[in-house]
Parts: sequence; structure tokens; C-alpha cells
Amino acid sequence: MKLGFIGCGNMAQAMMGGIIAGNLIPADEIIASDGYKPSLEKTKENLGIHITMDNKEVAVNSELIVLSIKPQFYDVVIKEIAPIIKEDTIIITIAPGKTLEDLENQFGKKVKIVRTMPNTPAMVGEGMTAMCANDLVAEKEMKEVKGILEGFGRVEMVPEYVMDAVVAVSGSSPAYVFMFIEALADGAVLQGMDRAQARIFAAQSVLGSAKMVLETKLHPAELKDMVCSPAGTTIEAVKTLEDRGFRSAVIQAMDSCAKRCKDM
Ligand SMILES: NC(=O)C1=CN([C@@H]2O[C@H](COP(=O)(O)OP(=O)(O)OC[C@H]3O[C@@H](n4cnc5c(N)ncnc54)[C@H](OP(=O)(O)O)[C@@H]3O)[C@@H](O)[C@H]2O)C=CC1
Ligand SMILES: O=C(O)[C@@H]1CCC=N1
Repeated sequence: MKLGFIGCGNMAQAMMGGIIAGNLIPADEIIASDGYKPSLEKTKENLGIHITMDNKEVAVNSELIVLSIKPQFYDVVIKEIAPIIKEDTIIITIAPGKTLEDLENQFGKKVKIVRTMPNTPAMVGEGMTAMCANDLVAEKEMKEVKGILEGFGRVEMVPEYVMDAVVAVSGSSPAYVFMFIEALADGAVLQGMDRAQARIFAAQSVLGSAKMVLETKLHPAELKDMVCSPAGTTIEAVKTLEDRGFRSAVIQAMDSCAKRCKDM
């Protein structure tokens, strides 16, 4: 197998979906293991990958192994696979707070490790993933892994010290954005709009605004100013958001998020 996933939940399925749809690795060269058989079988049915209940089968048969279990299960899974992985296997991690040094110590031997942080928009091919690696991973191997991760969105190489910031700004941020979209829809419902239509108006406005930031490369404050007419409607809304500490709430939420990474 080219690519193996240990843990076949939300992130693993999102990553596999993009990789297969982008023809980066064919489904019959991907294998996934999980402790829960019905969800594995459903993934096999949807994506056509190989499945197993045995993590070791993934470990011995894959060139690249994604550890797609929750952080609290990293210890037990690493203990299980460390004795049997081959020297040239590349381990890809996606958990917050698990540093390259921690991981190397847990494996207890020289292992090629690529530490990444993806996000759930990978499910629709619009993921944002950060990556860094230990010294054993050659530049050519980094490029290969990057190419695979690009199957489900954008990828940036980062120095490891910014990984907690990455979790706050992209790994976890879809949750805050969904809360914002939900709140926008609620606000429109309050003004009398139908719920289903409100959700479309809210989501499309967030999508379009994000695209403007990426495509115009203008500062977000400049784009905000373009919406605020003098004595108009928008500046009234901006005033209320500033009064209620909107930006400060976001920054403080991200600070809590990054602090949690350090405790994991
Ligand atoms: N969700 C997100 O937005 C993001 C998540 N991540 C990271 O991705 C990783 C996976 O998260 P996510 O996909 O959300 O989690 P999920 O709970 O959806 O998936 C994890 C899967 O691993 C299975 N599992 C648990 N223990 C084992 C084991 N010993 N061997 C094999 N499989 C096991 C779980 O089964 P069961 O449910 O039966 O226990 C579950 O199906 C985490 O490290 C998370 O921090 C990173 C970026 C974004
Ligand atoms: O909440 C979490 O811990 C994971 C990591 C990033 C997004 N979800």
C-alpha cells in the first residue's frame, strides 16, 4: 500500500476523499484501520479503499502512515506500531500539541515524521494544511507528501514553533466560522427571513469575503472600509461589534486554543 490511515474518522475520511478524487493515489493503494467495523465498512463502500481492524497490518504494509486517531490514543498506537515499522516509512501526524521531539521519543527509534495540521474543509477540497518534518525526511519526500496533501486544499510549510498558532487560525477555526455563519443566519431570521434562505445568504457572504481577501490581496481592514458608507448601515453594525468586543473575543478564543495545544 502507498498510504495507510490508523483511525478512520472525520479527518481521515476527508483526507482520503480529496486524495482519491484528485487522482493522487488510487483507492486500491490506500488502507485504513479503525476499532469500529461498521464505520470502516461504510468508508470502504464509499471510497473503495482496503480496510482492516488491525493497525499493524496498516503499519507493515504502508509507505506513508497517517496517525488519524485522537491525540489521547497516540501513545497506545505508537507503542503498537513502533517495533514493526520499516526504516523508510514516513509517519504523518495530524494531532495538535504532538511535537516532533515528543513523537521521536515515543517511537524510541529513528523514524521519518511529518507533522501536519489539516482542517475539515478538506472534505470539500478547500482544506488548509500546515506541515513541518524532522531531519530524517528528505526534501524530495517532503515534496511528495506536500503533493498528496494538496489533494484536499492548500498546503504551507511552516517552522514547527508556529504549529499552535496554526491550530488556532485554521485547524480549529472552521468551528468559529460555523458559529459566525449560524449567528448571521439567526440575525436574518430575526429580521423575518426564511431559515434555509438565511443560511445560504450567510454562507455565500463568508465564502465571497474570504475569496476577496485571497484574490485581491488587500488588507481586510481596507476591504471592510469599502463596505462602510459614511453614515450608512454597515458602520452602525461595525460600531456594535466593536462595543461588544468582537475582535477581542476572537483573539482571546485563539489564545485559549493555542494554550490547550501546549497541554495536550
Ligand atoms: N476534526 C477536526 O476538525 C480536526 C482533527 N484533527 C486531528 O485529527 C485526529 C482525528 O480526529 P477526528 O477525525 O476528528 O476524530 P474521529 O474520532 O472522527 O476519528 C478517530 C477514529 O479513530 C478511531 N480509533 C480510536 N482508537 C483507535 C485505535 N487504537 N486504533 C485505530 N483506530 C482508533 C476512532 O474510533 P472510535 O470512535 O470507535 O473510538 C475513530 O473512528 C485527531 O488527532 C485530531 O486532533 C486535526 C485537524 C482538524
Ligand atoms: O479540537 C481539536 O482538538 C481538533 C484539533 C483541531 C481541530 N479539531
